[in-house]
Amino acid sequence: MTATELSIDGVTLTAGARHLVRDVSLTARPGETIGLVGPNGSGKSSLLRTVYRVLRPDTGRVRVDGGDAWSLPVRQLARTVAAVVQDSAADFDLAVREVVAMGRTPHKRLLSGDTPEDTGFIDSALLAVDAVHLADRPFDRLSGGERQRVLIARALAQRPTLLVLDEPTNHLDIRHQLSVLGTLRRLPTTVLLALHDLNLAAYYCDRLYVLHDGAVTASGPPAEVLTPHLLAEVYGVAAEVATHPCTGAPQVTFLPEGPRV
Ligand SMILES: Nc1ncnc2c1ncn2[C@@H]1O[C@H](COP(=O)(O)OP(=O)(O)OP(=O)(O)O)[C@@H](O)[C@H]1O
Repeated sequence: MTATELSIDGVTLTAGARHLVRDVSLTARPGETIGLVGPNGSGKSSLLRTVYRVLRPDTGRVRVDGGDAWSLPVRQLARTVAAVVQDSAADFDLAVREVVAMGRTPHKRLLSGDTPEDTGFIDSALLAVDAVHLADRPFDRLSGGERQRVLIARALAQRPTLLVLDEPTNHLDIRHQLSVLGTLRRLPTTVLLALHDLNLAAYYCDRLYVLHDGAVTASGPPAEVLTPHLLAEVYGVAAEVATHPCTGAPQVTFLPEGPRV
């Protein structure tokens, strides 16, 4: 598995008269983990959709390894990019292992069975998200967090060179948030993910892009981006930012308004 270079150049996306994404440029070098952060409605999911080819940009380009993502044959795109989307329709009448095996589809010929290599990738994806014990369970009877882990396993089994994830830690308990983000971080794959938790983003991402009202307001290494000034401007909250003595990562402490009653 190699890693893809992603380049988003001047992407604008509108829905009617509404601008969802405004002239956004972003690069992810091969193997980087890039975090997209920003308030609700700031355009994170919309921007990710232009990468995994659900929303076509009105202007600008999305390039993977130099080629226009929107011109790639579907099968080639599916071998390159895997996506884990928010609250995806999850009514598969399948066992967990079959859902994860769907990740191998772009690599197979029509109706061909699983090769030993496919089986190995499926097993290691299940292991990576702590879902081996769920393999034979019906997917539609899992809890929200279990489903989310299985959908991440499906994306891992796809062995993409670019992994795009929209809030992958949604529904996960803290142990699984840490282990999933640790797994993503260790992959040789390029990873672009939207996250709300700024402390997790600071720890696990090489660089962050902050979206506000559809546009990038700051980008760079977490320690440069996550400042009290930026957090006040973008989120409208007071915060202190320190360097954590154990992890060395920036640690944000929010200062709620008014007295605690
Ligand atoms: N198809 C659409 N038509 C019109 N407006 C849309 C459409 N999709 C999204 N929006 C609006 O675009 C804005 C950006 O939405 P988006 O889902 O990209 O934000 P987000 O940063 O991912 O938000 P959240 O953190 O809440 O998930 C929001 O105001 C949303 O209501």
